[in-house]
Amino acid sequence: MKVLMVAPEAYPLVKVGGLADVVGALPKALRPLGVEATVLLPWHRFVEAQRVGEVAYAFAGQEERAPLGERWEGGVRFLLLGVPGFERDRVYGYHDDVERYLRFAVAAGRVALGFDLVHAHDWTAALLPLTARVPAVYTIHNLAHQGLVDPALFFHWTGLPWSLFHMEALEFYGQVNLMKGGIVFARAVTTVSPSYAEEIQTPEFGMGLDGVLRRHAGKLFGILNGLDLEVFDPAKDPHLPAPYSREDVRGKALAQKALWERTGLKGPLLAYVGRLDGQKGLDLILKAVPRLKELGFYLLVQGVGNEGLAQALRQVEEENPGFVRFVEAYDEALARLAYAGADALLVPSRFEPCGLVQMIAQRYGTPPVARAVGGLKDTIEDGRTGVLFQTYHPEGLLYGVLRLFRLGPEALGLRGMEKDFSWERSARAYLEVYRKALG
Ligand SMILES: Nc1ncnc2c1ncn2[C@@H]1O[C@H](COP(=O)(O)OP(=O)(O)O[C@H]2O[C@H](CO)[C@@H](O)[C@H](O)[C@H]2O)[C@@H](O)[C@H]1O
Repeated sequence: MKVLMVAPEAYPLVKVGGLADVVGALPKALRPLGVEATVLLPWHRFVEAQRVGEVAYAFAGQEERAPLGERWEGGVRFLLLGVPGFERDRVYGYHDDVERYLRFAVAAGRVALGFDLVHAHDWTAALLPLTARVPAVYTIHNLAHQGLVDPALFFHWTGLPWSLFHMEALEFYGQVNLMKGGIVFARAVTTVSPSYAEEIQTPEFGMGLDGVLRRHAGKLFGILNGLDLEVFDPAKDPHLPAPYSREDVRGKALAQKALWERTGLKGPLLAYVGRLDGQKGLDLILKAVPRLKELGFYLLVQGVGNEGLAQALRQVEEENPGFVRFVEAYDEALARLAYAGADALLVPSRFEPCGLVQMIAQRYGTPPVARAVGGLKDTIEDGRTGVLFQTYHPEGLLYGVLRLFRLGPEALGLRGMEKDFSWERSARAYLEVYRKALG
C-alpha cells in the first residue's frame, strides 16, 4: 500500500510541535506492516533536498509550476513541494498563511495521483480529502486551528464550485472552514487519542465542530499517538550527560545536576516544556507561582509562542530571581535535560488532543502532573506513573503537585519508565483505518 502523508511539519526536517513528531514517526512504524508511506511537506528554504522534478497545478486561475525535492531520513522518503510563500524563516504565523497552505494543498493534490491513499494532517492539508482523486484519511491533531477563509477568496483561489458552500460541506458561519471540509469529505477521520475523540463531540471541546463530528461519528476513530522510541531514549540520548535506564538510573542524577547548573535553579524542580499557547494552561502555572515558591518549589518554563504569555513569564521570572526561570527558546537539548532532570513535568492543559511531553517525561523517569483531559488521561496512570487533577484552577494544579510529592516522585518515575509508548499498536490501528478507507 502506497500512502502519501501530507503535513506542514515532520521531524527531523521541520518541527514546531508534536505534529512533527507524529508525522516523522508514523511512516517508520507502518513500514513493517507493508505500508510504504512518503511524507510531503512544503519546501521551506531552510530544508536541503535534491530537486527531482516539477509539479504543475492551477491556482487563482493561473497555471503554476513548483519544484519538487526529495530527501531520505531514517529510511523515510520526504518530498518537498516548493510552492511560493515558503521562502521564509518561520513555519506559521504569517498574515497569508491560509493562502500559502491552500496553494500547497492544491499542488499536493497533483502529487497524490501516484499513491493509493492520501493521509492528510490538520487544517493545512484539509483540502485534500475534497480535491485528491484518491481516497483520503484525515487526522485532527488540534481542533483549535481550523483554517477559516473568506469564501470569495477560497473559490477564486481553488477554482472549486460555489455549490460546496453549504452547511453540510464547507460553510461555517459565513466562512469556509477547511477542517470541516476535511471531516466531511474524508473516508475516515482520526484523532490522536480515544478520549479526545469522545470529547470533541461535545460543545465543551468541539470548538463549534462538535455537531459535524457527531454527524460523522461513524467514521471517527481515536488512535493514541506513540513515541519514536529511537528518538526519545534516555539510554541513547546525546543531549544527556550520561545514559541511563530503568535498570541503572544513576545517569538521571547527573542530568538533574546538569539541569540545575544550566538554569541556576535547584530542587524540587517543576518543569514545563511546550508551545506557549492558551491550550496549555500556563495561566494556571503563572497564578500558582506565589504558592509554589512558598512551598519551596523551583520552576522552569521553556517554550516559544504567544507574546502575551511570554511577557507574563518574563515578568514572573524577574520578580522571582533564583526561583523561576523562563527560557524563551526552542531548544531540543535543554528540553531533553528537563525531561530527565526535573522532579516533575507540569502539563495543566485546558484541552489536550494527545500530548507527547507527558509520555517523554515518563520514559525519562519523570512523573507528570497533568490535567485529566484528552490524551493525558489515556497515557498517565493516576497515582502510579503520574498525577491527574480535574479542576482547571491553580488550586487543582497545586493539589496535584502536593499529591505527587506525598506519593514520592522517584517511585512514580520508575514505574513510568516501564510503560510501553511504542507506535506498534497504533500503527496497526492506522492500517485498519486505511483498509476501511480503501474499502
Ligand atoms: N521550546 C521547545 N523546545 C524544545 N522542544 C519543544 C519546545 N516546545 C515544544 N517542544 C517539543 O514539541 C513537542 C510537543 O508535542 P505535544 O504533543 O506535547 O504538543 P503540541 O501541542 O505541540 O502538539 C499537538 O499535536 C500533537 C500530535 O498529535 C498532540 O499530541 C498534541 O496534543 C497537540 O496539541 C514535543 O516533542 C516537545 O518536546
